[in-house]
Amino acid sequence: MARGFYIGRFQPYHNGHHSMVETIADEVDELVLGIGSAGDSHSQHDPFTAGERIMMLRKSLVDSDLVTYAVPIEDLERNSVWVSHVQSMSPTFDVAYSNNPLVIRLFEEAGIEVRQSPMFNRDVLEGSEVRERMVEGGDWESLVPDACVEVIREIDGVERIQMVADSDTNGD
Ligand SMILES: Nc1ncnc2c1ncn2[C@@H]1O[C@H](COP(=O)(O)OP(=O)(O)OP(=O)(O)O)[C@@H](O)[C@H]1O
Ligand SMILES: NC(=O)c1ccc[n+]([C@@H]2O[C@H](COP(=O)(O)O)[C@@H](O)[C@H]2O)c1
Repeated sequence: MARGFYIGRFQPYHNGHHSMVETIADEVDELVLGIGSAGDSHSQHDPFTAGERIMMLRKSLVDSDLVTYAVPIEDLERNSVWVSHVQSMSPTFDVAYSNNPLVIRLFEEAGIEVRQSPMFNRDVLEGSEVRERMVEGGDWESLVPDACVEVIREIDGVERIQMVADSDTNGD
């Protein structure tokens, strides 16, 4: 039995993440989904709460055979202890999945195997592109799983990101 760990901010969970999970499902029996920057929400860069992102993931993966666990992971000031922090919050795992260079480096320095995946249709399957389309009233729905569209509608997510984008100094 192999268990993987895949961390992302999932702001929001989009079809690139979904394709990555489908690829990972061929390699492990169970997958921990780390909801990164869990304390961040209500900004243009990080509009959705950890709980909302858990709903997006759970509902998008409801038909998958993969056993998944969503675990919120808050950011820390110190990168040097971040892997220990992750391990303290997560079920144990055998392999980490990421395409983020810092995340890869931190796991490898801690002696944890990291696997990368191909980038799927990255010209549009990128969180910042989805958020930009939400702010500008473009077609964001085609970039995320249908179940995720429903969650974002249920929480009035587009109205929220448009509102915070107006007052957000961080932006994207
Ligand atoms: N289109 C994609 N194909 C494969 N992996 C992806 C894709 N988009 C993101 N990832 C990977 O998923 C992980 C989590 O990514 P993240 O949640 O930051 O999404 P993002 O699309 O890169 O978001 P943002 O634009 O908000 O920074 C990272 O390892 C990232 O490289
Ligand atoms: N020191 C830290 O808190 C630390 C270090 C590395 C990654 N992270 C987090 O892990 C997540 C990585 O996800 P992305 O690949 O989506 O950027 C982000 O939420 C990032 O903030 C946090």
